[in-house]
Amino acid sequence: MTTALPSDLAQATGSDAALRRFLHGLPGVDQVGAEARAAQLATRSIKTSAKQYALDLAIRVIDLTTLEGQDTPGKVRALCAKARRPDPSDPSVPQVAAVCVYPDLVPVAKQHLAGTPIKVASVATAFPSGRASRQVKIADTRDAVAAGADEIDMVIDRGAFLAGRYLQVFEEIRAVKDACGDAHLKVILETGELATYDNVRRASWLAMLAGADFIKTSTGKVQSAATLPVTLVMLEAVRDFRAATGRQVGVKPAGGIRTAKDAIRYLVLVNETAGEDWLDPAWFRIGASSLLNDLLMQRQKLATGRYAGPDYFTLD
Ligand SMILES: O=C[C@H](O)COP(=O)(O)O
Repeated sequence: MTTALPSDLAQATGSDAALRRFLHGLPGVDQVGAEARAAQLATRSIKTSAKQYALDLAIRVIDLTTLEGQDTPGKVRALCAKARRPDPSDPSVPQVAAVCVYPDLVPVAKQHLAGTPIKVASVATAFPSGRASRQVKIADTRDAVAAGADEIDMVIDRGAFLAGRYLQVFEEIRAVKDACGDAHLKVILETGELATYDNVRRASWLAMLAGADFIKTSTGKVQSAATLPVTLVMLEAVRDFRAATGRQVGVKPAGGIRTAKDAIRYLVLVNETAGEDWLDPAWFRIGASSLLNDLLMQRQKLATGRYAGPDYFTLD
């Protein structure tokens, strides 16, 4: 799909009406086609030689996440230890991309990841609902950045988006991006609440036009989280956005991804949709709280021919 960007981007994003014209002018998503394509790619089998690479890549792109009300500094410390050394018995296992926590736990993660390339990501902007004043969302973002977050995962205001108040969503993302300073901004669309693939495409473009470094599917707190067809639509959007603007934006499916088989399906989807430029932690992440152990088990099975069993690894 080629999307012609309006020649005067500032004008095209300057009002609700202009944004609506642009976003509703995007080609509609062929729902049946997107679902069939995602299902077809999900059946691709990976040969043994490529499987080790795929498992290691899946580990390298994980945002190892804990986002529970009952999170404690001890749990985050343990998660950081796991991020640094996923399998203490096997130093060849790569480290994950990032550890993702609530803002108040950023200092703990920062301290326990010091000296490593592992990023500290923090949700912000009244995650997961996004229901707060803009002032509060900006303060939330600034707090997390001041505490040392390298990456901010913000949620969009789905109520405003679904009511067609596109400019409000656009300006809010812009303001949060400003508050991020040097931290990278991931914009969570919460696709399970957007109702249609067309809305997923529109929200993806809106977030990218507003300055998102990454677009992310879900908070993990809403029933329908990451799916292959939704991620396909988002991967098409980043591919087309780069073709139109020259700027590359990353993609992060998150929520409900728990098995190595699923993770590899996402990697195949990335390769076949956006292309191999995206097969790197700089451009693709998987947000997951309970995926790493299955990747470690499958990796060990590949190396030794037998499973170590889930008790062998520390809890995700
Ligand atoms: O951003 C990441 C998600 O909250 C993780 O969801 P999950 O617990 O279903 O893996």
